[in-house]
Amino acid sequence: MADVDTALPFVKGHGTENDFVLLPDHQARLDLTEDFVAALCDRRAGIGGDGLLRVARTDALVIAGVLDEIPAGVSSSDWFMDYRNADGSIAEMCGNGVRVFAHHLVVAGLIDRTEFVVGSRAGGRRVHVRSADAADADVTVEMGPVRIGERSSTTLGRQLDGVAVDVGNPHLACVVDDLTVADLDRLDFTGGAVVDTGVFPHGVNIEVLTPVRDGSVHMRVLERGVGETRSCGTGTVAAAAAALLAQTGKPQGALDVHIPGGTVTVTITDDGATLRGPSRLVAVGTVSLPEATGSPAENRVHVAPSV
Ligand SMILES: N[C@@H](CCC[C@H](N)C(=O)O)C(=O)O
Repeated sequence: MADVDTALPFVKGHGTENDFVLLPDHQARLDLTEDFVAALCDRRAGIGGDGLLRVARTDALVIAGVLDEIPAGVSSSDWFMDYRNADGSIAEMCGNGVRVFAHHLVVAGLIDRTEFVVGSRAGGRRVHVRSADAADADVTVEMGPVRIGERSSTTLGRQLDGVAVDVGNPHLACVVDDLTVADLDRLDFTGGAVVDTGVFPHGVNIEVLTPVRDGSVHMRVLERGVGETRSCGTGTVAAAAAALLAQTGKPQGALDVHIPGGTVTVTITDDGATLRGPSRLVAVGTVSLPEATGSPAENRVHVAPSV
């Protein structure tokens, strides 16, 4: 494990205001304990973020024992997005994170192409960085298969029925008939949600959304391991699949998904889904955490705008 007494470089970025601490740790020397990640993601005592993206080589993560094996579609030399939620838990995939991750790779000169594979625990994800400067990028991600599961329900602001959707990570997407955008805004997420742990033994991300109107839906999300966030990329894909299924009987088509942090475009075919949306890099800096587990009261964070 690296000596975390020394200052660690970091980058802060977001995709439709789903925000991340990017930690370049190319040789996977850091021990990302749950406490350490939670301290960095703490919005008052740390840098703050909905999640953390370790930037590492796939083969280094295998050698370090972080990955037991290389996921399908990933090569040992690919850059791997080692994703952690704000509470320190591991998740398989992050659709907004992968756009920010790809943007960082290009801006930092870690890759000299605009189309490449990013590794994730859900498998390799091909990205196309359509445009990028130091601050902003427009990125399309091939999100892989979208698997519709069984119907289930939850209590989130009210009793809701939805459908399980696997996008590499688990979702319960609840399309609510007649829900207006104003109704959606008024839903109270502060009480959290009860879900069927028989259907979702590893927890679940929950999306609440309007039916399709004018080629788009409006959505809010309660993320596993985080709480309510202003966007969730895998959640927008799950939501689009559920909305298209409700509208046409098939989970295929294209939709704009409006979330509190912006808008993304989801396209789903028999071959899988694509997600197109923005990335913004907002700051670079260094952070010192005196102990491996992190000690929020003693954090030293030095940041500067990235542009
Ligand atoms: N915000 C992400 C999803 C992050 C992981 C999720 N909270 C989980 O635990 O599955 C996205 O943009 O997809």
